[in-house]
Amino acid sequence: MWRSVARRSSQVRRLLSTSAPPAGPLATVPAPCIVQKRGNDILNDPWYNKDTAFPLTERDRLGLRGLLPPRVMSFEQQYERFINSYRSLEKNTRGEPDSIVALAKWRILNRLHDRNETLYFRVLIDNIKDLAPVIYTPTVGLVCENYSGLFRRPRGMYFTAKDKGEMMSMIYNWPQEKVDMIVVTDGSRILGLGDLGVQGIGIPIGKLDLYVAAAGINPQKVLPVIIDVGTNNEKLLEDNLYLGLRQPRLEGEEYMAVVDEFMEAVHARWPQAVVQFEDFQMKWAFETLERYRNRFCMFNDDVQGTAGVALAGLLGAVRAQGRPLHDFTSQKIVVAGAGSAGIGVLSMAKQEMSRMLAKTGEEGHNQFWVLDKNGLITKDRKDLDPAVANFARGHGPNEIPDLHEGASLVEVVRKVKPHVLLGLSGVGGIFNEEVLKAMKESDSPRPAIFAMSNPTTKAECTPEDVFKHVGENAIFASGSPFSNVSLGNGKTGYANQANNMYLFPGIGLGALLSGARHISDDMLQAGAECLASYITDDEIQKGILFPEVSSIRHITARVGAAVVRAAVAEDLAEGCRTVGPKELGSMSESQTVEYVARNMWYPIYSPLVNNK
Ligand SMILES: NC(=O)C1=CN([C@@H]2O[C@H](COP(=O)(O)OP(=O)(O)OC[C@H]3O[C@@H](n4cnc5c(N)ncnc54)[C@H](O)[C@@H]3O)[C@@H](O)[C@H]2O)C=CC1
Ligand SMILES: CC(=O)C(=O)O
Ligand SMILES: [Mg+2]
Repeated sequence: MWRSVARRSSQVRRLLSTSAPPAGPLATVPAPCIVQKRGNDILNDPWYNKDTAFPLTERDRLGLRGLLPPRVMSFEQQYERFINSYRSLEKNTRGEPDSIVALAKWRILNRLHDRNETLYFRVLIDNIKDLAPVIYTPTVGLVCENYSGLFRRPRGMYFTAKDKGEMMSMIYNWPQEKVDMIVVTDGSRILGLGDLGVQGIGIPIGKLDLYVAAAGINPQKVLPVIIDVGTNNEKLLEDNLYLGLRQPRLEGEEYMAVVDEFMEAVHARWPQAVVQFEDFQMKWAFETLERYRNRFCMFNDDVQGTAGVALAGLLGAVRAQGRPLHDFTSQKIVVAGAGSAGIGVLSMAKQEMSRMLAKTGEEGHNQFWVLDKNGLITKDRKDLDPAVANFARGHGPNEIPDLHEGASLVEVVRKVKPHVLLGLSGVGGIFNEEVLKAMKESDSPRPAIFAMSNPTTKAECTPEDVFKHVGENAIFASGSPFSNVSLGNGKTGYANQANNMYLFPGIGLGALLSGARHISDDMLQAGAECLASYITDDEIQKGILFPEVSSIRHITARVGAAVVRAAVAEDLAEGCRTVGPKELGSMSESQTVEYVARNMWYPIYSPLVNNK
């Protein structure tokens, strides 16, 4: 399936430079928007509110005369005013502790989000590289940890264990007629921060902000959801301010019944909506994925989105060694973390190796060494989860002698000399000096270190440590953003961001615009393939594995198109709005990209017309 990444890279570049339209506004005069409200109700609705930018005619039409200062400002003036206050906040908080600065930035953005969505999303789209770390990882982690104290207004929907039997009617409390994209968590494994109960709602909110900014999903049609089945976090249960259910988490069938009811309710009201499962603890991540993936249009971002991004990075690491892609089948990969993300990555990488080997008829070996909190996982381990057992090391002739059950990370790295060391452990700093120095002896001329755990405090190592201890040839990627490292002599050590944000917006958008009945492995594979082919050979040689975050809207348009085409190829596409499956099937690659880009929402003020 990977055909020639080099050939596909040039195809994608051609699309970018010629036929593909920019992923932005296509019409200069926006269509009018019918609004049922008047006066203060409009000013208090962040979707319609334009603050001081209401023109005089609209102020008359909508009963706003006298409710605003007389000066009419343009959108550009409002934008500049906000950016100036954001920059002054940065200046005024210089030298303050990082967490104070991060929360101050989040607050000013959140206030704008609550007041004026159009301006908020334009600011976000134009400044995504600077602002993604505020609305997403790492700051979103801090926001979740402090959610109950920071709470001012609700956002999204809160379903709880106490709502059993009510969800089918509750779902109609959501004020918007149409919902396209839902991100849901049960708060049980928020980033690498553990069980945060109801406070985990910050994650669906952050992910959906990215859906709007990167995939152009209309913000009126997104729905962040928390399913609160209690928490096992003692600190939260004892906290007087805690806003969630003060009870231990439901388990077993009781738990499943709540999630089932939620899924049925969503499907009854919005059968076309795509549902993204996010930050569920491993057992529920796998169980819900198996249970729902053929019944609903859903996916698990931590298992499937992460796997695609990691696979794109792993293939980039092969290219960086100057090796043909087929050499992926002989790469030795050590993974620290056998949870939902680690096992997701291993499964997709194994599938990819099998596909490559099937083409040449060669026989493959287990190329993976997986560790969890108890060290190396072997077949001697008791009570292994079946998903993990697939990757346990055995005792055959291809095994490295002396690598015993529970061996430490440094021991494994020393003996295996892996091409890639990948962390999805949720434990900060475990790729310490000893481990990184052992990676210097890697069998790869470009040892790759992926410290993918979030937020920043949980990253397995920093890029500084990697370039210092492994050497300048190393390749580094992390889940949360780090700055590039100056290596002296004008050289740069690139700090790539290997985060599922490069894929999930395109997976959701592609599923939506194809009207896919469900999300298949081939659709996910196509998205990952598209991401991998985005980077040129020159970039790869420099150690750049992932595109700049600032180009995320372009990337998402292409990933989305790849997902649409895969859905069509598998006959899963039922079409979207006026575009039927036949029409989707007759589109060329560039026409599909155009179709996707054309359907991306872009924030501009629409003329408002009142019909009351
Ligand atoms: N960069 C990205 O796009 C993504 C990053 N992640 C991050 O990955 C981390 C793990 O997520 P999940 O797999 O869902 O969590 P999980 O809780 O399901 O799994 C964590 C795994 O790490 C293992 N572990 C703990 N301490 C360890 C140690 N010292 N050495 C080796 N393994 C150890 C645990 O035994 C467990 O197998 C989180 O920090 C999360 O933020 C998750 C999804 C996407
Ligand atoms: C990025 C992400 O999905 C996580 O850390 O869980
Ligand atoms: Mg996640």
